[in-house]
Amino acid sequence: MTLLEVRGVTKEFVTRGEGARARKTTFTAVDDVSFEVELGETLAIVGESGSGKSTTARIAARLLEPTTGTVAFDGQDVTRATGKDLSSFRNNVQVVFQDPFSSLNPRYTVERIITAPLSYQGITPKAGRTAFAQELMERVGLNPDHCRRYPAQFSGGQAQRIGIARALAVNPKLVICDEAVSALDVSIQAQVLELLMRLQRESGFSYIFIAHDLAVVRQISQRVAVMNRGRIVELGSCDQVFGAPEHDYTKTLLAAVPRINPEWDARRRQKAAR
Ligand SMILES: Nc1ncnc2c1ncn2[C@@H]1O[C@H](COP(=O)(O)OP(=O)(O)OP(=O)(O)O)[C@@H](O)[C@H]1O
Repeated sequence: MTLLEVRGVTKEFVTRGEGARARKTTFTAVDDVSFEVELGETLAIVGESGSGKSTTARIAARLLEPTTGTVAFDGQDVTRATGKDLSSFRNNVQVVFQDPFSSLNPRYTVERIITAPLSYQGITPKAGRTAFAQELMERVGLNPDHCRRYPAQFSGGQAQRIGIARALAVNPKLVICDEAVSALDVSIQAQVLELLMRLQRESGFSYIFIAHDLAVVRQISQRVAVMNRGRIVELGSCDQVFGAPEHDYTKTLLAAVPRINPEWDARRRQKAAR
């Protein structure tokens, strides 16, 4: 079943150079991008810096409106949704960002951070906020007794788990991970990836997973879209795209990553599936 459908999306940014007489210029960051995300799958978006991955993700999450094109969720066009339709969409689509600390309010306790999405909706959890936050903390592998602590009292990997718990609070159908593990040490990265995969097995939601580390992408996703200069140049199963890339840009991208060793990668995937 198709959960998210992005059709012909283009995003233009108007920028102005320095000085009073500077001319406005239009820059196309995302150019006629189309893709679908099926329920329960992970679609990765890869590409070099500036290729338009984050802009695409922000449009998919309706944090940004496209210049042209449409975004549909569960069969409903949400491109220009407002009010209740937009807030219901925002419950269903959550985003986990790269830098956990900058996306967590340093002045709030973890309990408040995790339950904030519910507060915005005016929902009070039946068991109470503390029990709700503690349950989510346990689910993401954090000590529930630490729910009155502040973000600065956690490590980077733990802080990213808090970001994930906050995303899960509203029971989303799609979680967009925008370089969500990129800032973490390799061993912590592996643990957070395991967590993301376990949560998906338990809850059956979908991911859009943006990353520049192709080994990570191969481990977590079933399909991958390759972006270059705002366009999707190749989209297919990971086996197809990584095993027999068709586009020259994908070949260049893969050639730049000596870390993808097929045997090592197969072992990692087997381990992850256990
Ligand atoms: N608000 C904005 N105004 C002007 N230009 C923007 C804006 N947001 C993004 N861009 C430009 O759009 C292009 C695509 O940016 P985007 O962040 O989507 O790329 P990305 O592939 O996610 O890159 P990275 O991997 O570095 O995050 C870049 O050239 C960026 O400078």
